[in-house]
This record gives sequence, structure tokens and C-alpha cells, in this order.
Amino acid sequence: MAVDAGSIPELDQKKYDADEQVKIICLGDSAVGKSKLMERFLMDEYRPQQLSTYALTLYKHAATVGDKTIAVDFWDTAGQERFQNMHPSYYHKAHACIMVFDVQRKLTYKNLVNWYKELREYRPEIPCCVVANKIDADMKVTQRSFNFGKKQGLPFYFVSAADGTNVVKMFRDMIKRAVEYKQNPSDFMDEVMQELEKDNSEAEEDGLKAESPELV
Ligand SMILES: Nc1nc2c(ncn2[C@@H]2O[C@H](COP(=O)(O)OP(=O)(O)OP(=O)(O)O)[C@@H](O)[C@H]2O)c(=O)[nH]1
Ligand SMILES: [Mg+2]
Repeated sequence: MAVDAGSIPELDQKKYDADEQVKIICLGDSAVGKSKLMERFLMDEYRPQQLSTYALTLYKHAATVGDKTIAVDFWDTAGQERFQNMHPSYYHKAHACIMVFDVQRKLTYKNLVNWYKELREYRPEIPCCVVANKIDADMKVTQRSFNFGKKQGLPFYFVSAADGTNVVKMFRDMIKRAVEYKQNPSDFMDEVMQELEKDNSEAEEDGLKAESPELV
């Protein structure tokens, strides 16, 4: 379900029942199909009209990974015709990133390098993948190799939001990787945050005040 970024309280309730909550962001130029991919995954629907995302849309989704319920926040923002910096809050606390290009527009592939560079400035370690969208328009592209991301070991998916090819697989893989990352962050700041959260809840259990400022 799509909601405005200013959250609606009852939708947030889900996260309290969930075992884990993760945030997944989507990057890529305008019109590569970021929003259509999310619609395909979340609602199994695809309406071909072109409506560029305005500002930010937040999609809430409950996923099952193993025997756990995971509350997933998908963040979808407007890509731009030309690369422009994204607001830092978009990256803040993200656990995984889906980078999309359009197989019919070479420039959207070339621009991945800019998106990736910015992502790594904010989130050096989160799982990320490269997604080649719109393969329904030209199946032959699936025989070509797209090397961006290989060096960094990023998984690559050929997908189509229009006919659904590989969409569920890609999203499910990324949800799983986001959860794994959250449980074992390799990012130093994330580890610090997690330790602090743990200390706070242990202190609360011990009847200590959570806001106790001492860090031993
Ligand atoms: N043939 C084909 N067209 C697609 C596919 N996915 C998206 N499109 C079309 O591409 C256009 C842009 O799709 P969006 O999902 O709105 O693109 P976006 O990346 O969210 O764009 P911004 O919100 O502007 O950043 C729409 O007209 C879609 O119908 C696909 O898999 N195949
Ligand atoms: Mg969009």
C-alpha cells in the first residue's frame, strides 16, 4: 500500500508485531521503472501510464522470511533526468538498495556509477543489486552482459515490471539480504547503534533509566 511519507499511525502498528523491520531503497534515473517494479511486486499489477513519482512514496509490506514476519518499508523517490544528489535522509538507516536501469536507454545504465557512488558515501556496506528492467521490450538484451557491479560483486537481475519476469525473486532476495544485514551489520556505525539499542533495552529490563548517559 502506498502512503505519503508523513506516516499514518495505524499502518505503523504492523511493525510492532513484526520480528524485524527493514528499510529498502530504490535508486535509478527517471522512468526506468522503479515505481512500476514496486507496484508489480506489492500489488501484482501494472498500469502502463507514465506518472513520475512526486517527492517520496513509502510502501509498507509484511514479508515472511523463514519463520519470521518482517515489516518492510520500501522507499521510492523520483529519479531525475540528470543525476542530482538525493537528500541524505533517503539513505539514512537503509538496509538494502535496489539500483535500476532501463535496458532501452543506455544513459540510464551509464548513470548507475553516479547512483552507486552516492549510495556508498552514505551506506558503505549495505547489500545492493543491479536491476535491468523492461526486458519484455527486447528479449535479446538478456544475451548481453552488463558488467557494472561485477567488480563489486553486486547481484544482477534481468526483470520486467510489465510482464513480471523475475520481479518477485529479486525483491524476495533483497528482503532476505536486508534482514541478514540488519542482524549482522558490517558497517561500524550500525554496530555502534545496535549495541546502544541493546544496552538501553537491557538497562530498562534491569529497571534502570534508558536515558542514563553513561557509556562504559
Ligand atoms: N515495456 C516496459 N515498460 C515499463 C516497464 N516498467 C516500467 N515501464 C514504463 O516506464 C515508464 C516509467 O515507469 P515508472 O515506474 O513510473 O518509472 P520511475 O523509475 O518510477 O520514474 P520516476 O518516478 O520519474 O523516477 C512507464 O511509462 C512505465 O509504463 C517494463 O518492465 N516494461
Ligand atoms: Mg517513480
